Amino acid sequence: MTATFTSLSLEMRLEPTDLKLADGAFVALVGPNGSGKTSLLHAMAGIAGDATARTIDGEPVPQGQPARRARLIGLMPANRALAWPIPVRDLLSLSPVPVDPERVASLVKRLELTDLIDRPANALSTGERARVFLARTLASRPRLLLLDEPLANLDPYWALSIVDLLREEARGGTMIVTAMHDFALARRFDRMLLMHEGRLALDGPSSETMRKERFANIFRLAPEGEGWRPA
Ligand SMILES: Nc1ncnc2c1ncn2[C@@H]1O[C@H](COP(=O)(O)OP(=O)(O)OP(=O)(O)O)[C@@H](O)[C@H]1O
Repeated sequence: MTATFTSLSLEMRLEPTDLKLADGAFVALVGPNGSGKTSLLHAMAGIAGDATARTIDGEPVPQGQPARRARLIGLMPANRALAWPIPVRDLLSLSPVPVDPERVASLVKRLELTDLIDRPANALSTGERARVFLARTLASRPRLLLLDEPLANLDPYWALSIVDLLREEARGGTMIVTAMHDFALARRFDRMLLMHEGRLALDGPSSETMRKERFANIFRLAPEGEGWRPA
């Protein structure tokens, strides 16, 4: 079982890109600011741009039909702003598909949301809101998770715990693509996609990809000790 995307493109933002994800794919999507990570995620989700094909487990991803789409793809956007005071409890089950209350309860426990459950989601801290949005995206168990910087604004405990949680979800077969900027966290993913100027520049095992000269060149970095410095 796989997800297949053919000729994903977005005018001026994403060159035609083919992508295949295996069952349980655990993928870090990296690249400099403006390189096309969000554009790729949106094109995969079918909310922007074109493609000649988007299929998951052989099923075409529909353009409309929110319930069918929600079973196939869950997108956590980078923008987690909320304009209205919806209680966390209600936000967690806001979905075009029925959400299993046991699944929600287990995510609430795992992401330590119990004390936040009756609070308006727009009045949470940025990191708290990230945990709530992640729980909401995971709640309906989509086959493919497209997560746009879910680890931004998280403290180290939560960033590492959430990578572990995503790894467990991937072991269960969910395909996961996570855009991020933190190299130490990206290294924990099995596969890395590196975007550069609207193109997929590198695609391979994470540690191997990060050792490539092209990786450093694209980020305009030079190795320094255990880390990096601007080149
Ligand atoms: N709504 C939009 N309309 C037109 N161009 C856009 C739009 N959103 C982004 N772009 C442009 O598309 C290119 C890719 O942007 P994208 O948001 O995909 O990059 P990114 O890799 O996710 O960046 P970041 O790391 O800063 O989040 C950039 O040049 C950006 O300026």
